[in-house]
Amino acid sequence: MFLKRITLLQNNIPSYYQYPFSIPSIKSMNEIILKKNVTFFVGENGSGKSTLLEAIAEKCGFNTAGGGRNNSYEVHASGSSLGEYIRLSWMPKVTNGFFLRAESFYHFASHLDEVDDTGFRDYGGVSLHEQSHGESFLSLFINRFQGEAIYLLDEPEAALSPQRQLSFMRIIHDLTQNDEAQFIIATHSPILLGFPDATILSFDNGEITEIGYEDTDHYQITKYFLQHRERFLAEIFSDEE
Ligand SMILES: Nc1ncnc2c1ncn2[C@@H]1O[C@H](COP(=O)(O)OP(=O)(O)OP(=O)(O)O)[C@@H](O)[C@H]1O
Repeated sequence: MFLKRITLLQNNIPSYYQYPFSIPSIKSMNEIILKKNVTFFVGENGSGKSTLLEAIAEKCGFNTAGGGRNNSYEVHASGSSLGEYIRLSWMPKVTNGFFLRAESFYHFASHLDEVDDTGFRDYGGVSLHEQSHGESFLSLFINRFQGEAIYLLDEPEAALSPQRQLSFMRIIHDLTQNDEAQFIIATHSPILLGFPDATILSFDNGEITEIGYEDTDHYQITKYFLQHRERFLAEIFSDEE
């Protein structure tokens, strides 16, 4: 493990009425202690997961549009609004790693096409544009992820089939086994969240708190849906309030 603590520098906050401090989970944040090699951020859409992940990426020196330290290209020009208001505490510090944003991965692939002169050595030997969305994600994970590093991933499941999500879990397992890698992953996937011995941080109810796997909405709603699909759908489609 490398990143141990994320602290919000509350004294510097200009206004609690403007983004990103208007987001309840961010407004109430004090410090987050990271205890495991794998930490998940979960919560409803708009609860602040990406905002915090992007701020961490900025403080790590990664391109906030996606990539590592050496991937300099412009897509998401605004940068992180929260980055300058958090402090990261490391033991020891790592500078190697990657920030994956599913939504801007296309631009990252284009950037690589422009700058790569290694025959896409770190990406499976083929331009990411010539691989399917899911294949290119997995190529990145298999080939580019190595050594001591921190990986910040925003909804990596977006392109992955359930089977590939399991393959991805195997990669996380292998990379974290010798304490060489740390992952912070914002996800809605009930499969990924089942990764053993991970911390799950919920951004719901206006605060960031640890939550058990079986207590997440993702687990409970998926389980209920799979077990009672017809009744569940009948309830949702019914006209009655
Ligand atoms: N650049 C911005 N300016 C103003 N508000 C923003 C900006 N980016 C995000 N927001 C708002 O901040 C809130 C948190 O957004 P964020 O993307 O962090 O949520 P999230 O938990 O990652 O959601 P999702 O699960 O949908 O990805 C949302 O209400 C969003 O509309």
